[in-house]
Amino acid sequence: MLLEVKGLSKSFGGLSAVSEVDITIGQEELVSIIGPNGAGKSTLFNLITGHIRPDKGIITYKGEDITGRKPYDISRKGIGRSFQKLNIFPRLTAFQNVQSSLFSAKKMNRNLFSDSYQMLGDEVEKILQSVGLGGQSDTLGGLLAHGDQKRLELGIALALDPDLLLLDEPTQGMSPGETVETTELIRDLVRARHISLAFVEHDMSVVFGISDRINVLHQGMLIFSGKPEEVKANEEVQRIYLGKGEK
Ligand SMILES: Nc1ncnc2c1ncn2[C@@H]1O[C@H](COP(=O)(O)OP(=O)(O)OP(=O)(O)O)[C@@H](O)[C@H]1O
Repeated sequence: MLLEVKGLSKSFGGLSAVSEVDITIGQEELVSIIGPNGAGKSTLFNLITGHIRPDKGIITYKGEDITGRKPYDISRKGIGRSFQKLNIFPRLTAFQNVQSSLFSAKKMNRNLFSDSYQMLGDEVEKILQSVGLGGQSDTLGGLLAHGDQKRLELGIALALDPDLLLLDEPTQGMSPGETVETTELIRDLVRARHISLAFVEHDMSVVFGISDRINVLHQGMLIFSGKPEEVKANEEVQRIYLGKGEK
């Protein structure tokens, strides 16, 4: 297993946001996390990436216990992520956004280099191309269209060369057409790089379209984990989440 989460729990005050969750992600597996608003999906990601410390439980990555490690330490170990809220530098160009991420991945400091502007240029351009932003190098992050900003975020995460990518609502706010395009882009990128993906998503066409396995969270608990067809056939999931029967 690439990632193994066991008995993970986190409460905020009296609220149990994530409760005794067990999740595994295998090599080159595409796994989705679904569940109603407030189910604990983002908290689960924040626990895995070290942005929140768990109250209980163990997170093992490549056989190493990473529970309670700091976010930069975890990202250096190969877990990259994007956030629900956009996390780009709006006043830097698309090129500079990806370049900064590459500098950070390679532990380089741009101030040390007088000609830093073009440093790693080929690598940056390759990443921008791969996320469909080949022609947008010089556009300021803040001026890109929303869908392009989400794709830039993907590029920033890929610059860290992760083995496991966590994406929180990668198609949020996109039109149906853009959603299909971005979903296929993500699937192709993950397959081509032979990496693993875990993503939180509300759009069921995306979830059923690219997941090898779907994990269903409800009130902080993992209530089901299975292949798309198994999730579709599960009555409890249907009732709680997919909107069939009682609410
Ligand atoms: N920092 C925090 N302090 C207090 N409560 C929090 C905090 N973060 C999350 N919560 C609460 O924990 C619960 C789980 O939240 P979380 O954001 O993980 O859910 P989610 O499944 O990602 O929801 P959504 O689909 O709306 O993004 C919610 O009730 C939320 O209000």
